[in-house]
Amino acid sequence: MTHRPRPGSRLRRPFLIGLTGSIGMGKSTAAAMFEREGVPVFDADAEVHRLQGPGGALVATIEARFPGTTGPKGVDRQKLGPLVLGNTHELAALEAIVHPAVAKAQRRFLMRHRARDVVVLDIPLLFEKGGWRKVGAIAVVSAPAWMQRKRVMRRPGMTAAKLKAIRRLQVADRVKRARADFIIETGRPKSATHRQIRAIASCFRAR
Ligand SMILES: CC(C)(COP(=O)(O)OP(=O)(O)OC[C@H]1O[C@@H](n2cnc3c(N)ncnc32)[C@H](O)[C@@H]1O)[C@@H](O)C(=O)NCCC(=O)NCCS
Ligand SMILES: Nc1ncnc2c1ncn2[C@@H]1O[C@H](COP(=O)(O)OP(=O)(O)OP(=O)(O)O)[C@@H](O)[C@H]1O
Repeated sequence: MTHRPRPGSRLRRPFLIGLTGSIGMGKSTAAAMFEREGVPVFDADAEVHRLQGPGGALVATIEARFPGTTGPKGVDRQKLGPLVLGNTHELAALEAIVHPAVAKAQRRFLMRHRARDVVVLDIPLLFEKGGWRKVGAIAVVSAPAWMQRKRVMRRPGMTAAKLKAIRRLQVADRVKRARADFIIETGRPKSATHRQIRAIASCFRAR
């Protein structure tokens, strides 16, 4: 497999693969597979969990803007989620608190791995927030919609209404597929997905 970087994207070290996909499509699972192939992964969602978790740097700021949504374990997502998912204004206020801190952590990650050939940035909102412009290649995880729904509805606290609100916030899967440099198919056995990821990783190693 070969890959020609998109016109305008700089050939630099490390080469940045942006990994994205809609809810439940398999980003975290794919990210773990890249790590198993020796490719460092920046996990934006994990960083949000750290910042919002026990003793997290953003807990106090979130409590000040969204009173009653935090406790000893940090942010209580079951309380914060319903206030922001489906409410554009409130979500924008939360994003204004969270996204700059995630961007800072991402810069630290890139500094730490500056000598590597390739790294993966696992960013759920890569298309929605413009991060796609900064990466050399875009990998989209994707599975049939019925499978996505089945996976997501198994999660504790998930409801049809919550899933609908989240899907409305996200660029549609068919649009993501159309804009991808690589589509990582996750509607198949994990071993097949892993083989595909191994091929992608090897194509960027030692460029
Ligand atoms: C709203 C919150 C509290 C809901 O938490 P909860 O644990 O219930 O859901 P979870 O984080 O697993 O998200 C569920 C789905 O919604 C998506 N989602 C989360 N935030 C956003 C957002 N700002 N815009 C679009 N989709 C979003 C996620 O990518 C995921 O697919 C939480 O997602 C949050 O703090 N979001 C703001 C930070 C953010 O933008 N995170 C996503 C990118 S790093
Ligand atoms: N071939 C496959 N590739 C990836 N995931 C798979 C595959 N087959 C089954 N799955 C399952 O699908 C689910 C995907 O969940 P995962 O947490 O990776 O998705 P996500 O895109 O990170 O979700 P979110 O957007 O909510 O953070 C997991 O339970 C995983 O085990």
